[in-house]
Amino acid sequence: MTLQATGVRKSFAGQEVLRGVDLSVPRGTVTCVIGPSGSGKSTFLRCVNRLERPDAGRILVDGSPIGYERYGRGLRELRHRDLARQRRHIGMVFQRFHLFPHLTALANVVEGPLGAGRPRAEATEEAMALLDRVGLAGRQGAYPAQLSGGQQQRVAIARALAMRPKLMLFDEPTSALDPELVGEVLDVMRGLAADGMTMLVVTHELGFAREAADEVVFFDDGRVLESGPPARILTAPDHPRTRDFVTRVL
Ligand SMILES: Nc1ncnc2c1ncn2[C@@H]1O[C@H](COP(=O)(O)OP(=O)(O)OP(=O)(O)O)[C@@H](O)[C@H]1O
Repeated sequence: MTLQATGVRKSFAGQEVLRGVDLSVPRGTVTCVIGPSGSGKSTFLRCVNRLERPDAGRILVDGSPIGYERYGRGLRELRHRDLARQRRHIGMVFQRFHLFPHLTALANVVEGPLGAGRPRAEATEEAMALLDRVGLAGRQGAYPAQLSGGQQQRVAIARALAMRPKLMLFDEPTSALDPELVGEVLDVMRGLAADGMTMLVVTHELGFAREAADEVVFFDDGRVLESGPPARILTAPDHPRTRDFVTRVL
């Protein structure tokens, strides 16, 4: 199991946003998280890579507890700098692309590996191969402002992959894109899934979920209301709230 979360809880100013989330993603599989706005999907993703600190619960990535290190027989909470090191194993792609505007596509992709101490020649060669993989061969010298939203998002995916993550998190990666650019980003994600990347994807693209997901998880009011194979959750869910949501989005 690459990701195993149990009993994850999080409140903001007394408002409980996650009410005990249990969710697992087996290695080499894709889980899509769907659900209404405000149901806690982004907050859960942010807990997985510790951009948020859960109030309770446990999150393991490849068996290691996120936010903690082993200390003697117990666990000790990681400090900020050590958290960054742990986070390298988890790639995250956001709704907004978060590229450095003053850096070229190539420089955006190599920045992480160089910061992690990888030799420049090796990091550059790998970054070029990743830009090729996301369909941007030849655009390595372009700055973000010279790229379309779909191209920028594909650079953001290459940048996350450059850290050789064990797990990729996607938080509505296509929802800021013009409709005609959505397909090119989903195609790259389908390719990653086909190559066996372990992925947790928050999305409203139910077509993508149907084709690419091994499991679909429906979030409602800070909980997993139901989960299962896309064929069942998207066509014949058990719960009326899931049925309402799916009907509305389709
Ligand atoms: N840092 C924060 N401080 C205060 N409240 C927050 C914070 N982050 C999220 N929330 C609140 O938590 C709730 C859940 O938000 P979250 O973004 O996780 O939902 P979501 O299911 O991803 O929604 P959407 O589909 O609209 O992105 C919302 O009510 C939101 O306002």
